Amino acid sequence: MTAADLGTIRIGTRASLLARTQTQTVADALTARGAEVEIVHVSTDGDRTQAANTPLAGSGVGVFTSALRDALLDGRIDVAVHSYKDLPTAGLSGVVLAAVPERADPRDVLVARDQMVLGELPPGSVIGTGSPRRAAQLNALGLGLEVVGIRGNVETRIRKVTDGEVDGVVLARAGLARIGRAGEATEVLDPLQMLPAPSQGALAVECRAADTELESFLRSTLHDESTFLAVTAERAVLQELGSPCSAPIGALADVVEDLDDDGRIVERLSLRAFATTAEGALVRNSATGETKDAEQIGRSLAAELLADGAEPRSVEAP
Ligand SMILES: NCc1[nH]cc(CCC(=O)O)c1CC(=O)O
Repeated sequence: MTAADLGTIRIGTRASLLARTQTQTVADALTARGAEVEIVHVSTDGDRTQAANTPLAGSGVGVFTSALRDALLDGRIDVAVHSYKDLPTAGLSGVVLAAVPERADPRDVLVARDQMVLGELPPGSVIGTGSPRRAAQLNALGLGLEVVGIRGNVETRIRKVTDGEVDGVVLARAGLARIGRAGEATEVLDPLQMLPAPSQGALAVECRAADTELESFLRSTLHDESTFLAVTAERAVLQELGSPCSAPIGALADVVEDLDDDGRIVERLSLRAFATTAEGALVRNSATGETKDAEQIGRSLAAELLADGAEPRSVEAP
């Protein structure tokens, strides 16, 4: 079987610039392997409510991803490309994760007025973010920053800085890079200060479970195993804590080369994560282990966070 035998592969994307560019990257990779692709725009509740000036927290799990999954299940598209961090941890019957491409820089960045870095912002500076994870970590820095809820797509959020509505915003570097604006970041935030969301910077490529030939084609063309192992550990933390992707939880894993007792090079997985107590204080922890145990490493780390006082959350529900 060759790629051409798969017919035209319809790839669904949300309408935002960010979504369209990341979908195009996937489409280009498939085309380069001889596939015929068509890009189909699917509008989502998450896009329709972008205009509302309310923070993202509480807007429901999977608002950005469920419309794409619906389009996949009812046959309007064959492949869905999601920002992995926007996908709920629970799987969906009839849909498989076919590939996780190599991820972009997972870190968050600051885009602030007057080229400032966090440490230069005077106390009382207003930082806009709709993310409880970013808010919790900004508050924990003790810089006297005032965190306010904002939302909107990446371009809208940057404009709030340019317009002087806020002194700065915190965004995912991968999102900025995908729309060609990574250069507008005034500081790349060290994960010691700002742990990214589990699976930030990674994409999830889904297809129908029944399309097994398409699934193998997507995997062989797009999948990156090290990225997959890292995000598996990160998302296991989220799942074990029973949290939606909007929760104040950060996790970042790396697959690193290490030497075993006989001096042979082995790959190991190193994971760090934080959650918050009921009072809003940060609880951090880290762990390392064998890459094959990625999911277990994430689960155990979540258990340690709970033992250290992290607030357990209700099971994912809309
Ligand atoms: N929550 C919105 C969202 N979903 C995915 C990205 C881009 C980064 C990524 O793909 O992980 C962003 C923007 C942001 O967080 O600044």
